[in-house]
Amino acid sequence: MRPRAHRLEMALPLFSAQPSSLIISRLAPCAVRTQPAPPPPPLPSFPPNPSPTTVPSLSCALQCQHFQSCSGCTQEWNLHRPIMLDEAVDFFKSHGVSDFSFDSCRLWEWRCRAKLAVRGSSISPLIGLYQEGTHNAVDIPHCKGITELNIEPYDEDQGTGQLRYVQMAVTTHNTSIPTAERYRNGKVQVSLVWNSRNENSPSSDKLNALANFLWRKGGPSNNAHLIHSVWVNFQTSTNNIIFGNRWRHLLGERDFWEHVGGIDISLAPSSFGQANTRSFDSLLRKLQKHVPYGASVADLYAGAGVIGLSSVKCIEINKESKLSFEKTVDRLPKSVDSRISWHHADTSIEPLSWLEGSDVVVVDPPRKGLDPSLVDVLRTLTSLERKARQSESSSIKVKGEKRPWVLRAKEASVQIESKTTWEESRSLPQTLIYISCGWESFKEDCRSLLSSKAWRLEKAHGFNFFPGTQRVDIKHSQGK
Ligand SMILES: C[S@@+](CC[C@H](N)C(=O)[O-])C[C@H]1O[C@@H](n2cnc3c(N)ncnc32)[C@H](O)[C@@H]1O
Repeated sequence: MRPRAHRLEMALPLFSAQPSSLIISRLAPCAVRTQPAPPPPPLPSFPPNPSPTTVPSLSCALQCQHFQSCSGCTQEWNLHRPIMLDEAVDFFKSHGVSDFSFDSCRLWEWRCRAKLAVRGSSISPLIGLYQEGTHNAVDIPHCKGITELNIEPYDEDQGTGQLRYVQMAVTTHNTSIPTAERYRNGKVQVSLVWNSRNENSPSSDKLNALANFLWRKGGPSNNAHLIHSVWVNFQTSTNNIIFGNRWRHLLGERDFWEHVGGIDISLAPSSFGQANTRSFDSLLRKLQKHVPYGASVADLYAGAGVIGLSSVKCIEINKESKLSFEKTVDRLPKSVDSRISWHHADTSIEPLSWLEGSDVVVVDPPRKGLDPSLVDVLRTLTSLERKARQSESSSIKVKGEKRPWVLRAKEASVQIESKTTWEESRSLPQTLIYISCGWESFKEDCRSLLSSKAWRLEKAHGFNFFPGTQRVDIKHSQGK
């Protein structure tokens, strides 16, 4: 029998030419400004120029005073047209997709999330990104609180000091002001990564003093109310991992809400969050059009289930995202009638068990791309289907209640039952939607899937998630 090719709808996003292991790379510092900016000029539509070597246009220039010194951005001109765009166009063309589309998205003040290293000394603190290939922080903002309160920045060599990193996440979801003004009036959830085991350490007084300082300067009693909340994460490990396991809410609102893809989503500081809320909203709205009503969806690498909420099973390795998922589900409109579950699990372990019973699989892996075990299963889906048809005892024919995710439901998972009785699907996915933030790893995964002949590429869309950097989001699809 001729093997069937599956659809591969790849919603592939940004890639980074220079990934950084610790800090969000390619930060455009102008994007975290909270000052109102001049209205952006209208964006040209893609493709505005046939060649990347166009005369620089001021209307799409970065216009950032930190460009020379900060490692965040690498592209100063033509932000609407990232340098790698031509390569993406060629790549998809060579794989049969000639109508690749690209969304320029918002070019300035788009960043809603940043993790900055704190180094230097209490007299002269440095807060910023690491220099390319080093652990030397390049200063972006100044923090008076550190000098006034004599807080010691972290010293990586000695393992001493108190403040290691600052994560800032902006919520733009303030319904008391008009939609057009919400982005520039965002409020910041500040997370201080503190070099102690817990709040009982001797340095806790300084931690509280810093939190109170921030709250006094940017909290609700201030004219410029910029700060949504202050959290602390305790981290004493000497490895490269930014966050430890212990989080405490110190000041402000506990819940952090954003509105994307048509729903309110809750995001704890410990959960993965997208840096560009607007572009992510565009991506989700595009993605929703590719998921048929009533389809069973497996959302692998799901985070707090932001994508999977319109679908069914979310699989995520970070258990901290569970609470955010539950809160988001509580806020879903009553009219939303879906069966949704969130599972704390590692996608790389028995990946087939998560795919069984789904019509569509959405993957949104970290920059390193898909786990090899998942790629292997996706490559062999056609033969697995064939075997399943031949064998009554095949694993995809097990009764619903024996399905792996039902059995695993007892392990740290969340189940939301639907009012409608959906027909139990016994299929393996026919459509794969791949959202990528790593261009190089995506190309490798894509080539590997296509060479198996189990998949064909159908569509590809790009989203400018990180203007000023060499990252682009692309969306593809494959069909039978
Ligand atoms: C790029 S984020 C996407 C999150 C989510 N889709 C969103 O947009 O908010 C990748 C997520 O994959 C999770 N992850 C990484 N490795 C994983 C694995 N082996 N199994 C399950 N989840 C994993 C990370 O914790 C992170 O939340």
